[in-house]
Amino acid sequence: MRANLLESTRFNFFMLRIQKCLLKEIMQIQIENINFILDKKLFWAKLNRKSAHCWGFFRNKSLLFFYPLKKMREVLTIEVGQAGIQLGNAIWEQYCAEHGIDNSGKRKENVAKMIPSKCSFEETGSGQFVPRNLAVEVRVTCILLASGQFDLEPNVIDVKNGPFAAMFHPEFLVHSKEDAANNFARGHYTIGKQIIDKVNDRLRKLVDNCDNVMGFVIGHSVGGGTGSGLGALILERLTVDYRKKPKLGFEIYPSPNLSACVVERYNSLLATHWLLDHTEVSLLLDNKAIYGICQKQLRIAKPDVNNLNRLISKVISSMTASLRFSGELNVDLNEFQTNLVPFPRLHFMTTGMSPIIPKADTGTAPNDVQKITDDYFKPANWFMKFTEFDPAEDKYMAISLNY
Ligand SMILES: Nc1nc2c(ncn2[C@@H]2O[C@H](COP(=O)(O)OP(=O)(O)OP(=O)(O)O)[C@@H](O)[C@H]2O)c(=O)[nH]1
Repeated sequence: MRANLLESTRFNFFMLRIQKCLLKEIMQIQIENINFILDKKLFWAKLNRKSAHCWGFFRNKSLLFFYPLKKMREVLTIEVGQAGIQLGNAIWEQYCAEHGIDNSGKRKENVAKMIPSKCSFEETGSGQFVPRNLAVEVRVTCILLASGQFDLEPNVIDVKNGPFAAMFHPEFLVHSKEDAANNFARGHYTIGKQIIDKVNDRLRKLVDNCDNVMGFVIGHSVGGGTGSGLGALILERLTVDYRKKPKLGFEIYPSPNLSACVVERYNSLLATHWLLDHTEVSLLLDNKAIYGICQKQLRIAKPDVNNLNRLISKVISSMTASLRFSGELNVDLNEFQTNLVPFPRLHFMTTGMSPIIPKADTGTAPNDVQKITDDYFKPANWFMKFTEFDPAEDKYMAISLNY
């Protein structure tokens, strides 16, 4: 007997009372893609859908055992605007290196042990791994890399000529003909409104290709018109269409070192207002702080966006590592919210990384766990600058350390 218990029920706990007549054979019950084999002597069982925990009694009063056969939870990545797409490129480059996938999406030889995760990649019949990614950009040339990327300007979306071009499905690189001209309102109400249906359609296709979507990771800048305006619009639609799926946002905040555009701070303010309601967890990435890390710690005299994106991609990769690799420790997207967010609107996180050392020093720098942990708590290693932060006096509300 196979019962599909779908999301229709509103209860976290529900009782399965199994009649004697149904217990002739071993039963397989599928709950959100977790299969439980129940012994035929089972008397009753109680299942917690949230933690996929199950307990109960056999008729001889021994405790029920269960084991999950399959647990596939996919994470979809969405990149919006030029910054989002460039960041996406860095992320997929990082993921490919970690999973042993080459530029064309094929598994590299001699790295057989690194099994590409179906959480982030979809395996096609020909053995190619296609990122579960959508890129949206208004300028076409920006669409260089990611699946699930959106931008509005045609010249930015050049994913088709980028090094990872063969890996992405062109259908999931969405663009329009003109850009948002660094204007939130234009990205949100004018250009955004024109392509949002297309974006929704592609998103629906991405979701349909998954067994069970765990949530969304969205990368965008809040300074540009597309990243802020269209990004907010997409987040709003995700909230409406996929209400229970968590959305993890990586929001790039503008820095005067990288951009002299005066309206970026207004765009950021407007976008942040949308983020209050439409992301479950937002990781704030301050370009100025990351720029400082590159200069002071990596000794790069004039860092460019690639240096910044590479650092950010490592943070994102470490947050999704436990989803992409099997192991004892499993943190799903919901857990970031459960453990770190005390109140729904209070979900803006600071992130950081350690050790951050120049390539030349990798052999000589100490890298024991204590040192790495201590370094992490130094504000110099954070991707956000707090002008009056005092490490001794100020308090943290919640901390999550991923090693
Ligand atoms: N970290 C990082 N920041 C970037 C990158 N590209 C642009 N930015 C920053 O993002 C802001 C500009 O946003 P963009 O993403 O270029 O603009 P957009 O979202 O495409 O919007 P429009 O150009 O108005 O259509 C500026 O503050 C840039 O400094 C990048 O690759 N990495």
